[in-house]
Amino acid sequence: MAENYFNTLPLRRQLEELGDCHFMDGSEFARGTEAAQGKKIVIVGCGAQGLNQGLNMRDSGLDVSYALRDAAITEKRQSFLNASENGFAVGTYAEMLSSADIVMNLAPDKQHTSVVETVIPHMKEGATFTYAHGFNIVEEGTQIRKDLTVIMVAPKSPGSEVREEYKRGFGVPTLISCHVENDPTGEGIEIAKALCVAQGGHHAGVLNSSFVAEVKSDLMGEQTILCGLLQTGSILCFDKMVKEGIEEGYASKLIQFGWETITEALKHGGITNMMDRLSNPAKIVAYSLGEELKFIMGDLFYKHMDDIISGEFSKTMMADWANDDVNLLQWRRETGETAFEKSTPSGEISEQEFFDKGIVMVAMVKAGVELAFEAMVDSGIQPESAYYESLHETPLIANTIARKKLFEMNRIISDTAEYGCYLFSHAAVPLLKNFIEEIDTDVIGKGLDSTDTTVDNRLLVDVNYNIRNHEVEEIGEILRESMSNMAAI
Ligand SMILES: NC(=O)C1=CN([C@@H]2O[C@H](COP(=O)(O)OP(=O)(O)OC[C@H]3O[C@@H](n4cnc5c(N)ncnc54)[C@H](OP(=O)(O)O)[C@@H]3O)[C@@H](O)[C@H]2O)C=CC1
Ligand SMILES: CC[C@](O)(C(C)=O)C(=O)O
Ligand SMILES: [Mg+2]
Ligand SMILES: [Mg+2]
Repeated sequence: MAENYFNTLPLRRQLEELGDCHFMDGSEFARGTEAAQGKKIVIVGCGAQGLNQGLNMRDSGLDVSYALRDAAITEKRQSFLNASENGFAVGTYAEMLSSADIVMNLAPDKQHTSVVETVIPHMKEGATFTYAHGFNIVEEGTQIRKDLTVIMVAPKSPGSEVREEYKRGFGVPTLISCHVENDPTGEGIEIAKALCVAQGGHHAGVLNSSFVAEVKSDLMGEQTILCGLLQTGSILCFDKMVKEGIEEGYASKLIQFGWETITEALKHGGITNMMDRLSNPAKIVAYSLGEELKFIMGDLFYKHMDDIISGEFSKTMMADWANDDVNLLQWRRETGETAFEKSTPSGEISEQEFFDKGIVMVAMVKAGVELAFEAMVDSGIQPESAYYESLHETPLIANTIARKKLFEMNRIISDTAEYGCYLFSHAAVPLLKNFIEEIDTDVIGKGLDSTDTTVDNRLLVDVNYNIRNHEVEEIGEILRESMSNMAAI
């Protein structure tokens, strides 16, 4: 097996690549989709990203078709049905790839070595090969034929939202890059920009970054705040409520739809707005719980970041790939057996009630976003990238839990995200055991006693100051402003 690419770089290059991130100006997309117009684009894989990216690009006027494995076509697998029922031309590698100008690799990361081995030999000289996540290049050290341009167009969102946002005339923030080792014509970034425009990403904010920065930040976000902590919090908060005698259907609903409702407030006004949705006494309690959670979980977040940077995480996950996914499959089964997954939501909960009765959930989101952001920035990842991988994407993942609990989240996210999510939550659940035992139903399930709403003014001023002056809030204000500007255009 090839060596981990990041680990082969000298320290100076590692730091340069980790910090390589430029938030692009709208004027940089003046050429629109021009660099991809008239080119034959063939997508390999028609799953979560493959189908939705293809639909967007076709609606933007590009020539899109699919190349699937022979068995997927003969057995009429879901990938074949996704592509053919949506009216796309579908064929085998032999039929589709030799005439392709751009081949988009949208198969799961675990399969990328096999995709590279089977797809690349069919590709014509000078064509372009794309990724939506750079694991194969950065962690597996795969080297691609030097005549091929290798680029990345990585939506910072689940595939379902990539399509929904495009249909609204918008898009999702996207990271683009041209791999430094594969840019024979110097045109790579122009093609990446064109594909990003065709998917609507330029409306939402685009980072021109590196394969290294994408991989290290994407893995960190998905393992910790985006998926790992939402899974941990769902299991712990549900069990706590039921243990304290709260009706199971109510507890189920508070969790399943609570993350979505709470994090919707993040989308509009960051952590500040989410905390402002609480009463003053509840905000002070949530702030204090958040600080406690940051103290308890800080080392775990930094361990995940360190293991991602060193390559330890990818080594462990690839060992599981080589072992027939034994850990992944067991963790998936165990998740399906949790009381929360098996519960049925019932009853009515108003929008405000999700905040008032879910104070510890608000504290978990705040702690998780801030810790993930801090760990990424401390490791050399730029704040813009850290913001997308922590605060911005949390509501998009919360939407998936609202649809069908943890099953849906783990189904929609990529294979690397699912593995990392279980890894984090298996460490975080026991770590938070005492914390959860010590809290009461006033912060999860029942809400604070609202007869006394007195607060200490000085304390409230300090809490508000600390919330508003965290770096994730500062960069968030700038990025959200530019997203609404782009939407207006
Ligand atoms: N899931 C997400 O929301 C996000 C994913 N990404 C990235 O996008 C890429 C695609 O991920 P995702 O959409 O989750 O993937 P999926 O698991 O949804 O992809 C499944 C598709 O890949 C095909 N496939 C599986 N194995 C192979 C193989 N060996 N060779 C060729 N095709 C194969 C399947 O076809 P078949 O029917 O033949 O099995 C199917 O069409 C990944 O790099 C991921 O990191 C980036 C951002 C978000
Ligand atoms: C959060 C998980 C993700 O990175 C994503 C949807 O962006 C993935 O790999 O699925
Ligand atoms: Mg991601
Ligand atoms: Mg990912």
